[in-house]
Amino acid sequence: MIYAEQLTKKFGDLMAVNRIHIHVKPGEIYGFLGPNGAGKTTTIKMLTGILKPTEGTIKILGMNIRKNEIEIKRQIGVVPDEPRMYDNLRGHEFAHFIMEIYKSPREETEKRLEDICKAFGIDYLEKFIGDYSHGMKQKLMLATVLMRQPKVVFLDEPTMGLDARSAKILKLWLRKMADNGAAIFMTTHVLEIAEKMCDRIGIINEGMLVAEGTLEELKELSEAKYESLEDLFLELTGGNEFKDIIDQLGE
Ligand SMILES: Nc1ncnc2c1ncn2[C@@H]1O[C@H](COP(=O)(O)OP(=O)(O)OP(=O)(O)O)[C@@H](O)[C@H]1O
Repeated sequence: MIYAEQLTKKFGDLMAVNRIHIHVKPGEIYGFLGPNGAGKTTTIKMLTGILKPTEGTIKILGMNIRKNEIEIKRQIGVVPDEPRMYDNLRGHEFAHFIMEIYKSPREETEKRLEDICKAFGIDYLEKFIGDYSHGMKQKLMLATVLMRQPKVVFLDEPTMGLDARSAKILKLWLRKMADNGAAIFMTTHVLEIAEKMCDRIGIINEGMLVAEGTLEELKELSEAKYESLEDLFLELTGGNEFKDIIDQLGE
């Protein structure tokens, strides 16, 4: 469903993403975990056709992104980290506008919109988007993407700005989509979120994929050498310099 090989992005001399390999199967929620500036957003932008890779191959739903960009964009769902929406539209106008672009029949749209709004507690569709908080926008963005029921979904830091209830609903909703055969790729810089939501986790640091596996596999790896998964993550992404600072602070 999602396949990338030797994926690379250079910004001048900076190797933002360095020859990474990603493979996400149907039914799988893949968490792309890494610290700030590790290359997560750059990767998701390449996978969704927003940014051209410097090198590498990307195939989504079996189609090469170089040759089938429009068809891929038609079929995937993308939730960006910063929801960009039309401030002058009301919530329901925005949702209908998006669904019309994707040619969803009006009746079906109404039903799906009602269901997803109920689940996420979206009761502000009458208001103008310009008057929404960041979290309100994020939830409406999520709703308009998920209600299309795409088979491949990319989410960049989806829980940022969401309250605990909405984050829990999102987790259950994504699980249901995956159980119905969808492939989900989400980025996060929070280990706990990756642990709770994802079947498989890839850890990226300074543009390189430094570890990958199921939660169990990563735990096994950490048990062999570290006290916890958090220590493994910190070692892989922070190293000794970080340990020195922690020691200085007396933990
Ligand atoms: N358009 C750009 N031009 C130059 N450098 C860029 C550009 N976009 C990203 N970078 C650099 O690439 C590196 C990776 O950035 P990226 O946004 O992918 O990180 P990230 O893992 O998503 O971080 P965060 O968790 O903070 O959002 C950073 O060093 C960043 O400064």
